[in-house]
Amino acid sequence: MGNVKIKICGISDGAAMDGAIDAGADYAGLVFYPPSPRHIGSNDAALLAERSGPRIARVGLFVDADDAQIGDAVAAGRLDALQLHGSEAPARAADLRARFGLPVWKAIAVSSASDVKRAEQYAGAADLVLFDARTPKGTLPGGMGLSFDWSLLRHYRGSLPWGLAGGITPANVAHAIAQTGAPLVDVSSGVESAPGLKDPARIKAFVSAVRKG
Ligand SMILES: O=C(O)c1ccccc1N[C@@H]1O[C@H](COP(=O)(O)O)[C@@H](O)[C@H]1O
Repeated sequence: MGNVKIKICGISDGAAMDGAIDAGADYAGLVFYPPSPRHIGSNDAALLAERSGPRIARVGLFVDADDAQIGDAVAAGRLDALQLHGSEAPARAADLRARFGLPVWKAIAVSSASDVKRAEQYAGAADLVLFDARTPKGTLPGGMGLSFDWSLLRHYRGSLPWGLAGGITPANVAHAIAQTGAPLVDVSSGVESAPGLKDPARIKAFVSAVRKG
């Protein structure tokens, strides 16, 4: 599994950013969603962009955000990709990709086989689909440490590049990859010691579990 890409999401301070870079993760996720315990504003995004530079790609995470919010984050965080984790339709994804000239990752909330099939609607609009667990109404749309039935992705072959998220941890990531063949894995709460507090040791354990598998 040496070539599986790794995203550590919800990076909100320098130690977490250093941990993700030092561990060898490919992507750092910056959450621009105020209800999240991992939310950051433009100032912190700029500091994290300055600190990380070209050493890791930065993915900005949004939930049904407007153009101004996204534009501010793109400029401050010098983002390399946009992750849309709300109810954004294919047309919105395509519009944002054209407006900002950045790859768009669309999160797909999964609780059934039909949810997995729905990802195809984003062909031609998004650059990657990220399968994440559907979360209970009234809770965060992600970042809840919840997983879905990974067998729904067994032998998955869609037209877009894809990734797996939701409830992944250092202990289960090798199994998740073995069961789904995921070419990219994305983790937030699974590498934290408390909500929003990334643990560099858990980040390192997660990356080595992917790399050595
Ligand atoms: O991380 C968050 O706080 C968050 C908030 C709102 C939407 C998405 C969020 N994170 C994304 O959700 C997945 C799964 O999280 P977890 O690993 O189960 O905690 C995460 O990889 C982010 O892409």
